[in-house]
Amino acid sequence: MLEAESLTKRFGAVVAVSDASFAIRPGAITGFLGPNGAGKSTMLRLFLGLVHPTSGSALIDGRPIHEWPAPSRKVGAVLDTQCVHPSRRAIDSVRWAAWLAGVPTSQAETLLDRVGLGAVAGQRTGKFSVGMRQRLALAIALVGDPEIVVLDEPMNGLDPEGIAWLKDLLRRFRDQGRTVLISSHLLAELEDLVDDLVVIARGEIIGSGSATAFIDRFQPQTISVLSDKPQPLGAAVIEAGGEVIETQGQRMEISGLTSIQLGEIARDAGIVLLGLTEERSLKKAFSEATAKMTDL
Ligand SMILES: Nc1ncnc2c1ncn2[C@@H]1O[C@H](COP(=O)(O)OP(=O)(O)OP(=O)(O)O)[C@@H](O)[C@H]1O
Repeated sequence: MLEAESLTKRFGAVVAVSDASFAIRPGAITGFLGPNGAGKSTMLRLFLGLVHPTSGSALIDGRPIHEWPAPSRKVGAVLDTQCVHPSRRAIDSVRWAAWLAGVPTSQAETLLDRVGLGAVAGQRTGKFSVGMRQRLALAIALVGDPEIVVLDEPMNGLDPEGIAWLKDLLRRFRDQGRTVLISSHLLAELEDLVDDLVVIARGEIIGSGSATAFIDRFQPQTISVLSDKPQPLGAAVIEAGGEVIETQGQRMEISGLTSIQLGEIARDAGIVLLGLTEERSLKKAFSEATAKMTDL
C-alpha cells in the first residue's frame, strides 16, 4: 500500500502539494488526475524519494522508499522518456539500468520483447520515436520486476495503437497483482483503465477512492430521454422525486431516477419513450469537481 499523510511540498513560494492524505490500494490501477501544474508529478516524485517532503510523509508499505533494501524491486517508474543516452543501443541501456539496480542483466532481451522492441534491441536509441522511447523507458522501469509501476503521463505522444497496447499491458500488470500508478491531465486517457482515482487541483486532493464512487459523488447518473410528451413526462418525473435538468424540444435530461424507474413512470402516464441514454462519465465528474473547487 502507498500512503500519503499530510503530505506537503513547497518549492519556494509555490505549494506544489498541500496537506495531501490518501491511500493507494495494492493490486489496482490508480489514476492521478489533474490539470497541468496540479502537482501530479511532484506527488509521484515524493513517493519515489526524488523530492523530499516539506512536511508529512509518502510511504510505501509503511516506509519511505529509501528505507527499502532493494527499491527497484519495490517500484519501477517511467517519469521521463529522455532517460537513456542516444548513442547507446537499446539493449545496452536496459542492461545498464539492470546493473545499476543490482539485478541480473540477462533479462534485458526478454524485457525488450515484452515492450515490443525486440526487433530493434541492437539499434542506437537516438533516432527512436516518442512511442519507442516510452516503450524503452518502460522496459527500464521493469528491470527489478517491481511490485509497483509508476508512470507519469505515459500516453503523451503515443498513437492510438500505442495507447491501446499500453493500457493492455497495464491491465496485465494488475492481473499479476502489481499496483499501477498513472498520471494524466486527460480524462479520456484514464476513463476505461483505472479502478481508483486521486484527483488533484492546485496541489490539493479533490477526491480519492474508487473511480465509480468519485463519479457518484460529483455527478449522479443522468438520463437523456426523448419522448413524445416531454411536458407531462417532466411533471411525472418531478412527482416521482426526480429532477429535470434541461428540456430541449422532445429531449430532456433527468437525474435522481434509474432508467427502469423512468420507464415505469412513462408507461403509467401513457407516454412513449422514443430514446433513452444513461450518462455516467468521468469527464462530467471531473469538470463538476473542479468547478466545485473553484467555488470554494
Ligand atoms: N523542481 C521544482 N522547482 C520549482 N517549482 C516546481 C518544481 N517542480 C514542480 N514545481 C512547481 O510545482 C507545481 C506543480 O508541478 P507538477 O509538475 O508537480 O504538476 P503536474 O500536475 O505534474 O503538472 P504537468 O501535468 O504540467 O506536469 C507547478 O507550479 C510547478 O511549476
